[in-house]
Amino acid sequence: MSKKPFPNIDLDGHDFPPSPAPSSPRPGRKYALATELVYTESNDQYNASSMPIYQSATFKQTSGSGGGEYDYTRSGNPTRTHLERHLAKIMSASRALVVSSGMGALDVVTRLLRPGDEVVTGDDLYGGTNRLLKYLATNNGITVHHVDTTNPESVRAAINTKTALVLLETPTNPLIKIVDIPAIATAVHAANPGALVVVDNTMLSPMLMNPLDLGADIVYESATKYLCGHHDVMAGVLAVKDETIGDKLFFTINATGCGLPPNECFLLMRGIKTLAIRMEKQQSNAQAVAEFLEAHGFRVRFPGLKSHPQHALHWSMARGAGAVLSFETGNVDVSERIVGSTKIWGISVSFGCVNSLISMPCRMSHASIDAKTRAERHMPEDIVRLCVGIEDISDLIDDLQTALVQAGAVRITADGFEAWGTGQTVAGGVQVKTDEEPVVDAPEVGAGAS
Ligand SMILES: Cc1ncc(COP(=O)(O)O)c(C=O)c1O
Ligand SMILES: N[C@@H](CCSC[C@H](N)C(=O)O)C(=O)O
Repeated sequence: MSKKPFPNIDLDGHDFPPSPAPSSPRPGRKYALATELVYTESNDQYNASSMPIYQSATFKQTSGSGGGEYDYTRSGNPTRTHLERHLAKIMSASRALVVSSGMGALDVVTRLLRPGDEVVTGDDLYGGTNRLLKYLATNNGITVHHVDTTNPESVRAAINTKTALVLLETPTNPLIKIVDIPAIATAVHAANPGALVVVDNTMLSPMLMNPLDLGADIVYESATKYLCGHHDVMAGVLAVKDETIGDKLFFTINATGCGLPPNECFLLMRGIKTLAIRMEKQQSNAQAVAEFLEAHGFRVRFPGLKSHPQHALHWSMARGAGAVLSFETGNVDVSERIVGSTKIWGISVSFGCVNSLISMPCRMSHASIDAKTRAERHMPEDIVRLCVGIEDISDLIDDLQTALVQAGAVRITADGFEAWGTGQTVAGGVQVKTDEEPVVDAPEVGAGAS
């Protein structure tokens, strides 16, 4: 039997480096997530409290036949392994892997597909996800079925022997629809045991939901959002319970070279330590903003509101509502004026940042979905998305209220102000009265705001 060269290095690229569940203050005891997020042991040679950045492309070996734990950063790097082990712990996974972006993570997942395979996914999806799936359908012989994933029966009806992946987002981006992961996972696995249920958990993060515990086979997310939290890193995370799937995902990462570089790993690790406290503040701010808008007559989509049609389903899976909400004005021009009038709310794509952001998904994050498809999928063109940060809540509401008034999105009443279309709900949003001129000069704000 020939002796394997480089015995500690997996030349086939399957199981190196491993990322089993890592450090815990007392192994075997389950701590609250807020504790696990900040607790890490690095086994660093100098006992550094923060895992150092191993900014090295190569690692010297002890002999010509290898002997080192690492050889080349594309294949593995101590800073990356440390982060992956930490993520495996907080994502309830046996293995986690980090790559260069959220789309990079989805790309790694879709490399499991072969020509002729089918994907079943939602009809409300992040624009970039839709774009990658469309590319695969156009160029790689993959059939993609977009169905209403809020109805598990629609998903089940689309499953057949060719189904390789079922890709879910919940809450969906940007319509904030909720998808029943356990019901769908059970139905998919019963109909086709070979099909993998993949969940994009970007909107909630491991702080609020662990899709692997709800029946998903693979969870991925854009770590650019909540995990990082400061909009200074692009990163993607993948996590699995089944190590065979983990090996396949790692193979692609090593083979294609999309593993997250050490500097980014360091920044992401630092961001993760404050996830609990950021998320807590962002959620309470989001709840207050959602209630403010709803109280003034806007149609608001947010799972923290009792009026959300799938409120109970969301809370059966998640530990919080998140901090992304959307609302409609009934008029694209009015929505554009609101977006253009805010000062604290930055006009920007993305979410999960400590800063509050405002955007028009149809013009920005979801512009890559063509207008005809957006219309077929009932995406209101006037929809405004708010991604709530950690600022003072009175300042956030005051800035939004000023923008609503300046944009002419509300009319002044004896008691304060209300959306023009209060009570006049039509398909796709709130009807704005067109027979009255919108208010364009901003009256003094503050009085009457709730
Ligand atoms: C739900 C969702 N998934 C995935 C992505 C892709 O992540 P990234 O921008 O890090 O590639 C995004 C946003 O970009 C997103 O909103
Ligand atoms: N120009 C980018 C748009 C990124 S959108 C980022 C984020 N997912 C969001 O929903 O805001 C692109 O073409 O991908």
